[in-house]
Amino acid sequence: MVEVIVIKIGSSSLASEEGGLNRDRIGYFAEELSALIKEGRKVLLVTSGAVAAGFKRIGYASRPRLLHEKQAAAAVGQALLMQAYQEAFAGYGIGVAQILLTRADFSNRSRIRNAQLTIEELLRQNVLPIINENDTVAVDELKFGDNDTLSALVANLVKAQRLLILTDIEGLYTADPRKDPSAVRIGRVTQISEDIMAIAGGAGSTVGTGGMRSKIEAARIAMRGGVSAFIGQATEPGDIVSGVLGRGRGTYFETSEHSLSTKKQWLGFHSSPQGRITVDDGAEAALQAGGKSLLPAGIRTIEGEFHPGDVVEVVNGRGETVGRGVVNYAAWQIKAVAGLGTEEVRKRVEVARIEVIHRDEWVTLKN
Ligand SMILES: Nc1ncnc2c1ncn2[C@@H]1O[C@H](COP(=O)(O)OP(=O)(O)O)[C@@H](O)[C@H]1O
Ligand SMILES: N[C@@H](CCC(=O)OP(=O)(O)O)C(=O)O
Repeated sequence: MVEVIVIKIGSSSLASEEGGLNRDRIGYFAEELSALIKEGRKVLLVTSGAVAAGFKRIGYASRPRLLHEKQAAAAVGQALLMQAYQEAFAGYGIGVAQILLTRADFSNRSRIRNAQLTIEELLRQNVLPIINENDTVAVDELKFGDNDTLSALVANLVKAQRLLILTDIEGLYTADPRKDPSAVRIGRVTQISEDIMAIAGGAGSTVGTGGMRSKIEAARIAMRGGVSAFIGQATEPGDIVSGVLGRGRGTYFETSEHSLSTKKQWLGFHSSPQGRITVDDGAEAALQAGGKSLLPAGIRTIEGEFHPGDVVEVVNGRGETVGRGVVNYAAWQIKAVAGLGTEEVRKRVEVARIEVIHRDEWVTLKN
């Protein structure tokens, strides 16, 4: 089977603090990625750096903060970024293609399917897809902002074997090393617990945006979709190949999950829940272990006005998200039968299916 690898390069790895692209770094990444491609892997590049590349050229003194200024800087910088990649990869005989995506594209099944087909065709033709957020049209509240989440969604979409998130630090540390010199690196993570989330802080440089927190969230999305992730640094020849082979300078996030179908990816990461169902411990365990549907007996409370066919979020008694599913009941019907056994439910409401959420219409999001 051909190995599919998604590599995300952050602004901090491509640009200097004063803005502008670092051509040496682009040259380095081109050399490293070419080596991966020449060894027979399918590679996709998710790159940030448009704003960082463009703001100086446009005449701003520092990285802009206002949305319209960032968008203008990205519009200038994206062209510079692609030009730099095109030139660098041409030296290795590799053609490149630009793909710009927004969060809204992922929520729209036909648009994302088109993107998927385009990517597959580019890979068949041995062209390197270079992906960034479409900053010009992304509205503020829906923006990925950083590209960490985008890279995880892309990795799930193409069912990659590994996602490498490259940044200016050698992975996840017990605290932000820029603030706490005694912090030590964590080599391997198999579960993203609340403790792991708590130690990951914001961006360390003025060009980066997401910081470690958004990278960990991205690793969580990737792992849930069956993609192992790596967060780390690549500066020396061979570093990226080492990262792919499990010997990189960073943190590995290993998963034993199988890849999610496109339908379940949509359900888990792109649907908009219309309500919330709180379940008891027994129902939580049944849903989380997989293979079980949600029955009225395990439901404690509900919030929101939803209808059969809507997506709802399911939480446990501590308010933690367990997952999402498509409901077969209207909110008022669940209210009438929450906590009751199947026989009693049948007497009180008329529903097409007795399961409130069928296991085929469910995705677990909790570790
Ligand atoms: N626990 C942590 N371990 C490692 N880095 C951390 C941690 N918490 C916060 N950081 C910061 O996250 C930064 C990387 O994120 P960011 O600046 O957004 O990079 P990029 O532009 O590559 O996305 C690091 O430089 C570091 O200062
Ligand atoms: N789409 C934006 C990404 C912004 C950004 O800084 O992201 P990152 O460096 O991944 O935290 C750009 O290309 O500038």
